[in-house]
Amino acid sequence: MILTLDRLNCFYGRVQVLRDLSLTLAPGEVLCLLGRNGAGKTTTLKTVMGLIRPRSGRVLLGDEDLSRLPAHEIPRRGIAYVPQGRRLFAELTVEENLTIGLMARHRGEAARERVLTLFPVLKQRLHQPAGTLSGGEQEMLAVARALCLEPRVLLLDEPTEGLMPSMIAAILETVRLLKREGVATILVEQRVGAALSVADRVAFIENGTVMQIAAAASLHADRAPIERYVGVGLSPA
Ligand SMILES: Nc1ncnc2c1ncn2[C@@H]1O[C@H](COP(=O)(O)OP(=O)(O)OP(=O)(O)O)[C@@H](O)[C@H]1O
Repeated sequence: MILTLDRLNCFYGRVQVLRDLSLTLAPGEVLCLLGRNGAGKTTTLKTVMGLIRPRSGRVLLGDEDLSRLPAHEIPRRGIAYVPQGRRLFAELTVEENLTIGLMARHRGEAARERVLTLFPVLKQRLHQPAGTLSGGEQEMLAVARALCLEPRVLLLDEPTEGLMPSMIAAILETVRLLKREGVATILVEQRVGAALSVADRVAFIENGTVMQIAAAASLHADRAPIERYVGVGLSPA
């Protein structure tokens, strides 16, 4: 396993948000986290990144325990995180945002060129402030900045939120391409259809616990876990 979350218990103050949450991620695997609002999906990603300290439990990258490392060491180990809402530097240009991504792990020009090949739209906009990009372009830039780390593991928190269908398709295609290169991804996604189109496995989270893990392929035929843990009324696309 490239990443192992082992019985994580996390709290915000006195409120417990993750309860014995365990997950594994294989190299090149796409694991999607599905669950209702507030289930603990974002908290799970933040815990992997060291932004929230588990009260008990461990996060292992291969055999190495990450739970004791300072947060800034975690991207250096090859785990990249694209938070919900993208968190770009709006005043800085596309190029400057990418440079910040490169600095996090001392990657050079070659990494930047590779990333720009994946996202040609950014190449045409290198000198444009990030805040003036369209929503889809901003998401591309956020993913591109994360990929400057040349990560082994990528954590994406609702990357398709608010995007038009063509941009959603482009983001999902990037996840598939990275998978072919061996990058393992944990994807938090509200769009069930999008999740099933890229995921190998789906973990259903409720109340901070993994309730069920299913092969994505099996969920096309048996939607009961989706109805149970995600509910109806969410976007099927
Ligand atoms: N900084 C915080 N302080 C206190 N409680 C928090 C904090 N951040 C999140 N929570 C609570 O922890 C629970 C889990 O939140 P989390 O963001 O992990 O859920 P989520 O599954 O990602 O939800 P969503 O789909 O709405 O993003 C929620 O009840 C939320 O209100």
